[in-house]
Amino acid sequence: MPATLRNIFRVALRGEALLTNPHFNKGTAFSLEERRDFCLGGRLPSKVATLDEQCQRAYDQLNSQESPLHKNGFLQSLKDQNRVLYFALLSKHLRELIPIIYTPTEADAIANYSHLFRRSEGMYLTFPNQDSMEEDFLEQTRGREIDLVVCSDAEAILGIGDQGVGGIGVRKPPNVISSAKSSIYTLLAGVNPARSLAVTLDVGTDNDSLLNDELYVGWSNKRIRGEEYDAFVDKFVQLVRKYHPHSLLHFEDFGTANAYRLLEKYRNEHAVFNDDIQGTGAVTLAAVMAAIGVTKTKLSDQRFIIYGAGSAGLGVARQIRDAMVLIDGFPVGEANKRFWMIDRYGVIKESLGPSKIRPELEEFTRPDDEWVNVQNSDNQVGLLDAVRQVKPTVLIGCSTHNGAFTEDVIKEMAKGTERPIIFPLSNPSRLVEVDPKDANDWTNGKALLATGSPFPPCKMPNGKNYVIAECNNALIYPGIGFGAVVSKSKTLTDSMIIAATRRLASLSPALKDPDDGLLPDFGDSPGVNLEVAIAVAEQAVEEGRAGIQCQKEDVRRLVTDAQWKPLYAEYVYDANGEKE
Ligand SMILES: NC(=O)c1ccc[n+]([C@@H]2O[C@H](COP(=O)([O-])OP(=O)(O)OC[C@H]3O[C@@H](n4cnc5c(N)ncnc54)[C@H](O)[C@@H]3O)[C@@H](O)[C@H]2O)c1
Ligand SMILES: O=C(O)C[C@H](O)C(=O)O
Ligand SMILES: [Mg+2]
Repeated sequence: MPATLRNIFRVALRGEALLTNPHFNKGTAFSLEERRDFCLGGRLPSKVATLDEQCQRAYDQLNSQESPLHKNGFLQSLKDQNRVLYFALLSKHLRELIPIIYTPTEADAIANYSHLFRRSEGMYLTFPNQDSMEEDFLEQTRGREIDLVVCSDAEAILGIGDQGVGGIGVRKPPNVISSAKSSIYTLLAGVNPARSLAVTLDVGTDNDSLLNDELYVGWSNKRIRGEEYDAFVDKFVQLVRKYHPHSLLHFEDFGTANAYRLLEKYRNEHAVFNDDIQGTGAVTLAAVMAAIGVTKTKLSDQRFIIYGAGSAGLGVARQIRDAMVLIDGFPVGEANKRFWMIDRYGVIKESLGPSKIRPELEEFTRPDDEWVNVQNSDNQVGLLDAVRQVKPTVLIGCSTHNGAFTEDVIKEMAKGTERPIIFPLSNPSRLVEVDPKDANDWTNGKALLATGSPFPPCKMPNGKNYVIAECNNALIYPGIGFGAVVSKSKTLTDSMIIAATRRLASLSPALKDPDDGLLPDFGDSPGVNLEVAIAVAEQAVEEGRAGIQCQKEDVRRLVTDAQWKPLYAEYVYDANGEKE
């Protein structure tokens, strides 16, 4: 695909084939020479437009769309026509358009935009077709160098659950979550879109409304689990390793149990990354570090209640715990005791037993004798009782339970700590545990807040605006992935992720002004992710994981030079040139 630094590009497509290939199409921006050499003469109106003019026209058209969902559909169609224009437009209006192509609108696109399937994007690997998996994989990737593979089995899409291949015939194609995450890699970190691959692993769905819909475009079958599932995923992972050994393999929105197992299984043999576990852990740790900078306390001084002990909740707990050990020199056992995890059965405590406590949660399981005075008849301890007893300094929501942080909960928390740190992280916006405006009002502006989806600023009692930091893994995962890709890192280590987190935390606006947002604004996210990528690649070089030969001092230039930018290259016809 055309890239900034390769101004001249040899292309083997002509005429209609060129105009209908989104990687090469420039529409009205083809120069007169190109129109002549590529048989485009009669196919375009006469004026040669600049990319800026095309952006302006596309932006005007976008604004005539009435709702975020319609805008999302318009942008998808632009992406299908002209990738450079799509990314150029997004880059120009980043703050405004990220929520349209990504959280929160993307969730609504998956859930609501049924029956409008138009065009597929990326790769679908379906369980019953596994015998031809290698052939299917090579069909789309032969001759291509792939840096990044984003895959999902769509069992736990954001907070909206099992979406099969991604909602019924969604207008945004069913690869929606992997392709949205891939687009963010390009937009915010500079991954070349022609070198990334979005994959849906279709192992069926347990969502009855999908199974009962005859227009469902995925494999209409109950989800495959157990050994058959593992063998299918393994077949795919081994193909990635065989044909693209230096790629980063990103797992998105897998069900919790699979998410943890797969990460542990593959993390020592390939550069794999689970965004919901590691990306969320990293961005949340950065936000916590910024918040304790405001309260002038240490990580190990905090008491954490984490509400929702799935992929994200446990990822957050582990990441913060590891930082406590690394930064404050706290023993692991002591650090674990700073966490109270809550899930559907209340506080995770010993007597819940193995049927309700997944093995990964064991290290954070609380003793029963803590709760003798508070548990209810079901042997469960709810959030309000837990807050009353624990007096948490930090409350994090990853539960998908909208409204769980009630006024009572928030006010109770504010009794026990001067500046409650409250992060309702569930996405999309409609699932947030508390509207940050309410949390701000109920604590008289004392709460330090961050959310997973974008929210407008709140009014502080002094009349100032308080910016609600968007604690979404997109502030860090594109940089983590790109750093691993540029350094050709063989694996992605915990220390590389900590390096990313520290770099992000160092960019917090609250470091300069404690009343400012805890994390950088998403409008600044390309610069932020560049810094993150540099930190990750530097760490990879330093600890000998990098597959490239370079000095740490050279990393900044290498990463910057490797960034793909949405600009048109000049085309020269060559029958042996690029076709895809
Ligand atoms: N801000 C971010 O960057 C970010 C990143 C990842 C996930 N998330 C959000 O966090 C939420 C969880 O995602 P996940 O990937 O961990 O999903 P998950 O399915 O792995 O975990 C959700 C957990 O919440 C529990 N839960 C559900 N209802 C509950 C209730 N009423 N009370 C207590 N616990 C309850 C479930 O049992 C499960 O353990 C989603 O809304 C997702 O969008 C946000
Ligand atoms: O997709 C997002 O916005 C963040 C996260 O990966 C999620 O699952 O909610
Ligand atoms: Mg996710």
